[in-house]
Amino acid sequence: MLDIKQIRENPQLVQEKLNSRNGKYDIQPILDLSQQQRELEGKRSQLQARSNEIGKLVGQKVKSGVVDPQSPEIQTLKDEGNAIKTTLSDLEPQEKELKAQIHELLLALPNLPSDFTPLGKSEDDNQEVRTWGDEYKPANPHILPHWEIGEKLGILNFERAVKIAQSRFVSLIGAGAALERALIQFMLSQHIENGYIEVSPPLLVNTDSLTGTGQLPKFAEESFKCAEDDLWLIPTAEVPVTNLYRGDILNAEELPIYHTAYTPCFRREAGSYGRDMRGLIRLHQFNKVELVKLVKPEDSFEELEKLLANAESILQALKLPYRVINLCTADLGFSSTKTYDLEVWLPSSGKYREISSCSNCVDFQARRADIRFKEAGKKGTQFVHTLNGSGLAVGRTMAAILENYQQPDGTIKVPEVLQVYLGREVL
Ligand SMILES: Nc1ncnc2c1ncn2[C@@H]1O[C@H](COP(=O)(O)OP(=O)(O)OP(=O)(O)O)[C@@H](O)[C@H]1O
Ligand SMILES: N[C@@H](CO)C(=O)O
Repeated sequence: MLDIKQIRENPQLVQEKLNSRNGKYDIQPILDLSQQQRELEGKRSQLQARSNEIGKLVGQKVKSGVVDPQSPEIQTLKDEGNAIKTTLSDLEPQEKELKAQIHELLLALPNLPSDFTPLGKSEDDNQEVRTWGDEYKPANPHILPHWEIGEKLGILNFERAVKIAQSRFVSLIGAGAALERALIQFMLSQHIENGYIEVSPPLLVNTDSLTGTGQLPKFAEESFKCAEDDLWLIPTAEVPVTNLYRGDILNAEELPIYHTAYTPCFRREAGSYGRDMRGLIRLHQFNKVELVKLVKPEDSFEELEKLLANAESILQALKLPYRVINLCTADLGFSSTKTYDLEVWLPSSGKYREISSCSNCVDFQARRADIRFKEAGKKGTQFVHTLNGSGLAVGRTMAAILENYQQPDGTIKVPEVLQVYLGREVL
């Protein structure tokens, strides 16, 4: 959530930054309501001051014995005092309502892009930062798409998954299931070695949690909701893991907090009609190993670079060619101020495909979820900065392995670092 103070003090800058995003956002209604709220606040404090004055006056006059308590002068003052009290109690709900309206409008505004985020009008303006591993791109020009080779090997089954659920689901069989388990184990182990603490969070979360990280209220149609309960299936572990700290005031010494979590993720993919209908790229249920950080404000951009490096290290260990993209303002996710995407090489289509998104949300989620920290000797509290990244999406990593490690005889070589987890060298 944006800071109302920042909107009031720098409306032009805030509006310009919002205009650089994809979508139309107008801060004028917030400014108008905020002005009304301030006027109301001013009126209320004037009335309160007058009410206090009357109380004092009546007390003094009666106490000094100068005026009869039943006198018309005292009665007039009392009447004025009572009228003020009635007005004040009428103003209170009005002010509450205004605050609630402002809060609701603020919840619908995305984060402001950082000064390090390239300006752009569409994803075409995203900036390639670097590529890695060209030497590992397979030379074989006849590589089958991962879904074809996976079905041929009997390790991916889409048809049966459609029968038991619907399209955009998969069942992994035998070595397919084992490969996925090995990948999850490998990714978690790497991240734990790099200082992240593992979490196994609830996969169903309440509305407050999704609001805290920014998926609600704007993107309700993208998540699956349980009909009878205030519970939603998580679209990413970022939601429950960040919300572990919702409403907390942490000690500065507790920061930075690094978490990693493997979870299934559930997405309705409402806006993706007809896209990526085959394979593991765009499913309603997919596994992901997530990285989440809570850090001090002054460290968050440096922490983003480190988080990105942690996600990259998985691709490097697996020897999967990839590139790093700095997302432009138009392609930035709702809660993020700066995002790097990692895109892995998929040889069957001769393209890089997104496999990880690493974002700095600065204080945007912390303000929504009310996550603060306190420094010893300093007055008050500050919002933490939150970051998250995929380290990595497991299904898309499997797709990349099934293609980049495909051998001319139709078998799949197991990446060296996974062999110990899988207990075999070939699938
Ligand atoms: N429906 C899905 N099925 C499989 N993997 C997914 C799906 N959606 C996202 N992912 C993976 O999870 C990562 C984090 O999700 P994120 O919200 O950044 O994806 P996204 O930007 O919606 O992806 P895309 O642009 O491909 O739709 C992505 O980088 C991707 O690797
Ligand atoms: N939580 C982030 C990174 O995985 C996302 O879903 O995009």
